[in-house]
Amino acid sequence: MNVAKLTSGLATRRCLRTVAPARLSRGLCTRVAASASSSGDFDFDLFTIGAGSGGVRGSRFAASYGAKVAVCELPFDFVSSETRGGVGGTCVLRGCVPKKLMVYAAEYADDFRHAAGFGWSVPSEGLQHSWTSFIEAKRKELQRLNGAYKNTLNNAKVTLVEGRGRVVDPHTVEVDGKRYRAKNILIAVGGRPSRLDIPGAELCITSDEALELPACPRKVAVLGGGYIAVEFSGIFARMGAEVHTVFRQPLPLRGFDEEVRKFATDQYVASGLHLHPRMTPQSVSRQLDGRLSLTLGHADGTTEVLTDLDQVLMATGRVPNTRGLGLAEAGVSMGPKGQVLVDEHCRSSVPSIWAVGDVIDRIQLTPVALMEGMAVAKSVALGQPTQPDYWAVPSAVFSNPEIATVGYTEEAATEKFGDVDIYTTSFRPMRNTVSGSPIRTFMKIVVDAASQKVVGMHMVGAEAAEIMQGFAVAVKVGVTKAQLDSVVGIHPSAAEEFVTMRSVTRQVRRAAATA
Ligand SMILES: Cc1cc2nc3c(=O)[nH]c(=O)nc-3n(C[C@H](O)[C@H](O)[C@H](O)COP(=O)(O)OP(=O)(O)OC[C@H]3O[C@@H](n4cnc5c(N)ncnc54)[C@H](O)[C@@H]3O)c2cc1C
Repeated sequence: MNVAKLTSGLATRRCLRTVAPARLSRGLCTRVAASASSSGDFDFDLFTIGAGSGGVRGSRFAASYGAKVAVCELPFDFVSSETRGGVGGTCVLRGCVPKKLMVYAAEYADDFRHAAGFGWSVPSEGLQHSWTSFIEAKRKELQRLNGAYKNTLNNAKVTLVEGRGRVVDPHTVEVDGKRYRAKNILIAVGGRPSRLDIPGAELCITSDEALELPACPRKVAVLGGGYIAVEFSGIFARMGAEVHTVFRQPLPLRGFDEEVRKFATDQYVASGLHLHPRMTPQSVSRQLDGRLSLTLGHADGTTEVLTDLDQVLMATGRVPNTRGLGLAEAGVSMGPKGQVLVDEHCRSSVPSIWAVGDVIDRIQLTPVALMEGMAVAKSVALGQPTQPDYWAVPSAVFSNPEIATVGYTEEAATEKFGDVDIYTTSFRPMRNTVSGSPIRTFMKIVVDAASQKVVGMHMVGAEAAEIMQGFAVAVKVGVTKAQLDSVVGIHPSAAEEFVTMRSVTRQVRRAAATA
């Protein structure tokens, strides 16, 4: 969009077309009135608290649209748990990026092991891995990214204020004692790991520390059944650790397609994980030799103790970083978890305060935070009220094997559409036939029977994330099963199975489901 050509009149008309008068009176078209200049009462058109995925995206695009923008962020520190901030945020410094680097490190271990099937032999002195040089290389890359993100803000002419921000009133942010007046405030403070409230919780690590361990644990318990838990389980197992994954549900990955959960669970077991379903962590204690023991409880009242653990990783969820932020005092409605409640435009109950990313607790993924940040930038700086579009958000779990998904699960599709056609296939990938790896691949297509549109696609297997990104485009634009079938496959690949599944595996019909 050519911002120079965007007259305030045009912006006003756009707002009037899409927003009810009551909302306008709350000042939704702030850009029209305010963002051309921050003169008058305001230092900035937009002040963002938190320079993670959503905050950086919202700030730099608002600035590129002509708004005067500042963002505050805590200093970057690998170690101290109180000040682990850093421009780039969780994804870049304590989430997606360092985690994926660890997944890569772990994959080499598998590759070396499986190369024998293809004729490779391991040198007689054996394979060695230097955990410290890997952690050092990872740190260097994170420092580089932290610098790159700062440059991005700088190039976009966004003022970076280092320090902890706090909302004083609907138009004032205080950072380490200094106050800034802003027409709009964007809350993009993300979340942090939550810990179970059990005796010995302080002996456990979270994902933050798991990314920075001085050595790879030889035996580790991972508490939780979410994607972060299964990802770290896979990393440590492939690096040679004995891994015990403990979760309360019968299967891990609640919210994923049931068939995918079952299939993935079988592969996790085949890959060597020790799974402890339906178990509740009760306590952690330190043994005389310094290692840890973990007591688990069954629903029937019996207990089980895992001993000699080097680490216990709590991957038991995340909570929004809103403690002490002054939001409730400023009149912002908050949810029970401490999340900021926002409308369809990511606007809070206080018209000048917006919120994006993990702090609103919708879909906790980086690309979603980016989309929300972009929407707020447009709403605030262009006067174009913009809603993030949550349909067909693809996602991946970088476990062993990978999982990727887009659209509805079979269960959700059945509930929404009533009648659905399911196509599935499962096979041993070509590489594993020779390598000897027992890991299998599973692929699934969910089709709305009435429209024949593909409304969900799921995969468990190598490169699932890379494969699913392309198919997500098709699902998003409403591809039909016949259109998918008309595509010629790339051979030999696993991905081609998505365009060659011709026979329906089962037809789920509303009547049968409700009978
Ligand atoms: C281990 C792990 C793995 C993940 N893997 C993936 C993945 O593979 N793919 C994916 O899409 N997502 C992944 N995520 C999720 C992803 O990291 C988040 O969804 C994303 O970072 C959210 O962005 P955000 O802008 O909401 O918050 P964040 O990126 O968390 O940024 C918030 C920023 O605000 C700062 N801040 C907090 N309070 C204040 C304050 N008072 N003043 C100033 N600054 C403050 C913080 O220091 C932080 O830098 C992962 C998360 C974790 C923990």
